[in-house]
Amino acid sequence: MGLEAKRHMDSGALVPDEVVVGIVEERLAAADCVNGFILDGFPRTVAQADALSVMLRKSGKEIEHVILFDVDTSVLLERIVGRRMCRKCGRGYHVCFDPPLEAGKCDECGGELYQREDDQESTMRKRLEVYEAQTAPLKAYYSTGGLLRSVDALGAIQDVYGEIQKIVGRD
Ligand SMILES: Nc1ncnc2c1ncn2[C@@H]1O[C@H](COP(=O)(O)OP(=O)(O)O)[C@@H](O)[C@H]1O
Ligand SMILES: [Zn+2]
Repeated sequence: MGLEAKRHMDSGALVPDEVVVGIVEERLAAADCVNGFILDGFPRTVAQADALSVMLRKSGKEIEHVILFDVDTSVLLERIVGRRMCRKCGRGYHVCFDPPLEAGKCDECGGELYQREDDQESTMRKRLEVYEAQTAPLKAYYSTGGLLRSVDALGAIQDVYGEIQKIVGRD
């Protein structure tokens, strides 16, 4: 990933639309997307949503579901601020909800666990502001087409998973 993109991410800002759109477009052209795909964290701005719609039209595909994971800000902060990642294999942990067997060390590979720059509390608050200003408008954008579905994401992982299965019809 480009250093420029990392700079935006570390500060809690969004990476410029044209950079993200280019990455997504290239990825969706891969063979494993022929029968469908899930996008997580994209689109995040109205401009990205418009670009996605153009991409899909070109390839004769369409969006089936848009899922909003609904969580209180306080729970969101708790989940993000406690998140840790393994430097070696990338596995994610949470200091309270999914701790490693030995503090600071990955169960899978023994790698060192670290906190992402943008998971620090101050940066997280900036990400929430960016979400309200730039991403929240997508709720109206996708409600209009009747695509938006909301999942109560305060529950346990298994419950949230069950809700998603109901929506995508794979339960
Ligand atoms: N669609 C996007 N548009 C612009 N920037 C993005 C997009 N998706 C991710 N990013 C950048 O990556 C950062 C981390 O992504 P995020 O999805 O919040 O990570 P995670 O899902 O692991 O919490 C964002 O704060 C932003 O800088
Ligand atoms: Zn690891």
